[in-house]
Amino acid sequence: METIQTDVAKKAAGEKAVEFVKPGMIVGLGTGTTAYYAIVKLGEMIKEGLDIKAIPTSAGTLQLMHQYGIPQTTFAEVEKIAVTIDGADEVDLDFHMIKGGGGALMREKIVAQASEKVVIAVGENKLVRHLGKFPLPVEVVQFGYEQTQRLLAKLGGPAIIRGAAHAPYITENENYIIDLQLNHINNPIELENQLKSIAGVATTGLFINLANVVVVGREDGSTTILHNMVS
Ligand SMILES: O=C[C@H](O)[C@H](O)[C@H](O)COP(=O)(O)O
Repeated sequence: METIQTDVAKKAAGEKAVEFVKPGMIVGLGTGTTAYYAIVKLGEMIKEGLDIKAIPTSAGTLQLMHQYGIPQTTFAEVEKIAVTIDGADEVDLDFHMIKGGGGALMREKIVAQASEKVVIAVGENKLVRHLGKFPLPVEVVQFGYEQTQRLLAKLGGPAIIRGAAHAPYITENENYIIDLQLNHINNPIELENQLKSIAGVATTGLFINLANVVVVGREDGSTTILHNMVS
């Protein structure tokens, strides 16, 4: 039976994840309803004297940083992020993930790739044996997106442009998103390589070998920390 994720599980995971943040760190801040709880908690810690700077993965997260008093830095000033805290839409047994349900996949991937440690906070319903039940977001450039959509549709499931057909959803990078309903991704690494070989694909919501730690929150407010031994 499918478990419905509530805010209790998200809050537990998000608040636990901030324990990986230490004084003086440069922190990457993800996007979404679980990352929100981490941001609020970091705001409290900053009020109590924690000294960090953060790089946001979306305009929404930047706005929350302003709201909760978290100082911002940028890639113009720093090359490495010590720890990034983010959510995910699905996490498999190898710690590969689907992200981008909220449309922030491009910036989240750039930030994750620049991070020494990526801590993913999720409710337990996000843990899956195989990725793909959650539609895989693929960010595509606007030029020729209809052709990119045709190529994506050949990968085994419906490829649906996000938003209305006559007014697609536009990402913060001025691209479109095509959601791929694959249901069961057998080989995420192979799929990522196939997707990246399509010229119109700007980035994909497949995050391969990027999560170092997964903090799982549960309905009773408890958490479990899983460490990726391969990364
Ligand atoms: O683009 C959005 C991000 O990848 C989110 O981290 C992901 O969709 C999970 O979001 P939430 O924590 O709201 O379920």
